[in-house]
Amino acid sequence: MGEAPAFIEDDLQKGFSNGFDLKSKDATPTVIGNKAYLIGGADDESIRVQVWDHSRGGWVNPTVLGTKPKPCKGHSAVPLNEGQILVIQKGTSLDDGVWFLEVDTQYVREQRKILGTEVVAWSKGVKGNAEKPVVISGPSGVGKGTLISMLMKEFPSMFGFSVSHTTRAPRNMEKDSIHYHFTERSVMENDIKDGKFLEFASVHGNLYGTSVEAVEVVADAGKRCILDIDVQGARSVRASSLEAIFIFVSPPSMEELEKRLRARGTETEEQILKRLRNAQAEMEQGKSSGIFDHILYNDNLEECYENLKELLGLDGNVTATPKSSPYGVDLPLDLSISKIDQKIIIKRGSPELKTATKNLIVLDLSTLKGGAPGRTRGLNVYAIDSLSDELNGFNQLS
Ligand SMILES: Nc1nc2c(ncn2[C@@H]2O[C@H](COP(=O)(O)OP(=O)(O)O)[C@@H](O)[C@H]2O)c(=O)[nH]1
Ligand SMILES: Nc1ncnc2c1ncn2[C@@H]1O[C@H](COP(=O)(O)OP(=O)(O)O)[C@@H](O)[C@H]1O
Repeated sequence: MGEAPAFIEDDLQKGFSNGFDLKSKDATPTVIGNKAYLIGGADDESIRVQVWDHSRGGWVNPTVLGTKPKPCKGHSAVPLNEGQILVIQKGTSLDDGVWFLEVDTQYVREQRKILGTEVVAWSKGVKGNAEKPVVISGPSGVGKGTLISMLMKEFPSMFGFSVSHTTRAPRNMEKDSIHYHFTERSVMENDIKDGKFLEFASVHGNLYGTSVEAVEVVADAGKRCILDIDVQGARSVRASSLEAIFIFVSPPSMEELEKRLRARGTETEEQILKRLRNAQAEMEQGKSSGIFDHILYNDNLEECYENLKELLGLDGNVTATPKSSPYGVDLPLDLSISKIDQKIIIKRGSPELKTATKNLIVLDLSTLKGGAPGRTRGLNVYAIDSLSDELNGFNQLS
C-alpha cells in the first residue's frame, strides 16, 4: 500500500533536486495514482508539499489551500482511498496532530479547474459524532434568529453558531464576533479573493459571508454547526462539500412577516421596505429551488420550535454526546502506524517494542464527514489494550 512505483524509485535513485532532505524518513513520497506527494520540509510557518507529476515528468509546487498544519518533529503519511493522505504529526497532541491532505477529492478537482494549477488542500481531523451542520434560511423577520437562540439555549453543548461576516452596521444589542464579525467591505472583498470564505452573497445591499474559519471553530469544539444564511448562500453551501441539512423558515403570511419586522424595530422604514421586497423572491426561491430539505412554518413560535427539534432528532430524551477519549493524549515521536480497513492503529514506540497496556490508539475513519474547505469531522478515537483477533494480520506501514 502506497509503495513507491518504478517511476518514483528512478527519481529517488537519481536524487531529487528539489531541496528535500531524503535522508529523513518523512521525505518519503506518498503515491496516489500517477502522482507522488512529498510532504515535509517546512519552508515558513507550515509544512511544505510538492507533487511529482509523472505525466509532466517533473516536480510541481501546488497551490496549497486550507489552514496548514504547523511544522512538527516528524509525521507519518498514509494514503487513503478517497483521494486523501492521512498525516499524523509526531510529538504533538492528538487534538492538533491528525490532518488530511486532499489531493484528488471533488473540492480539489473543482479548484484545479478554477485555478488552472495543481491543487492540494489541508483539512484538520476533528473528533465528534459528525452530525450534519444545519443551514437555516428564510426572509428577514420570519424568526430564524429567535429559533436559533432557543436551540442554543436549550442545547448549549450540542450546537455552535457560525458567526458570519457582514458589512452592515451593528444593531443596538449586537456584539462584534458574537452576532456577526462586522467588517469593512474592502477587507471582506480581499478575504473573499484569498479564498477565506465558504460562501458569500449580497443581501439587502450589504455583503454577508461564512468564513471557513467560522465553521472550523464550531467543528473544533465538537459541536454541530448552525448557519443562518440567505437563499443564495444556502445554494452555494449545497454545492459545497459541507453536507448540511437545509431548512427554510416560512411566515404564515406576508402581512404577518411585515408585522414582525416592524415590531422588531431594528430597521429604518427604507430598510424594512427593501427587506419586504426581497422577501417575495426569497419565498419563491425557498419553496421551489430544490435546495431545502424541509420547510418550517413559523406561525406559533412554540409549535415551530418543537417541529424544528423533531427535524433535528431532538424531540426525545437527548443527552450531549460524551467526548471521545483519549483526546488530550500526546502523539509521541516514536510512533508506528498500521491500517486495517477503515481503522488506523497508532502504536507508541517502535514496531519491535512489545505493546504495553493502553499503548494503542485507534483512529476509526469510517464515520468521517466533511473535509476541505473546513474540517474533516467525525474522527472516532479510542485507546485499546491490545489488538484483538479481528485486528490480527494488519499491515505495518511505517
Ligand atoms: N449568504 C449569507 N447570508 C447571510 C449570512 N449571514 C446572514 N445572512 C443572511 O442575511 C440576511 C440579513 O441578515 P440580518 O442583517 O441579520 O437581518 P435579519 O435577517 O433581518 O435578521 C438574512 O437572510 C441572513 O440569513 C452569511 O454569512 N451568508
Ligand atoms: N412565531 C412568531 N410569532 C410572533 N413573533 C415572532 C415569531 N417568531 C419570531 N417572532 C418575532 O419576530 C421578530 C423577528 O424575528 P427574528 O428572529 O429577528 O427574525 P429573523 O432572524 O428571521 O430576521 C422578532 O421580534 C421575534 O421576536
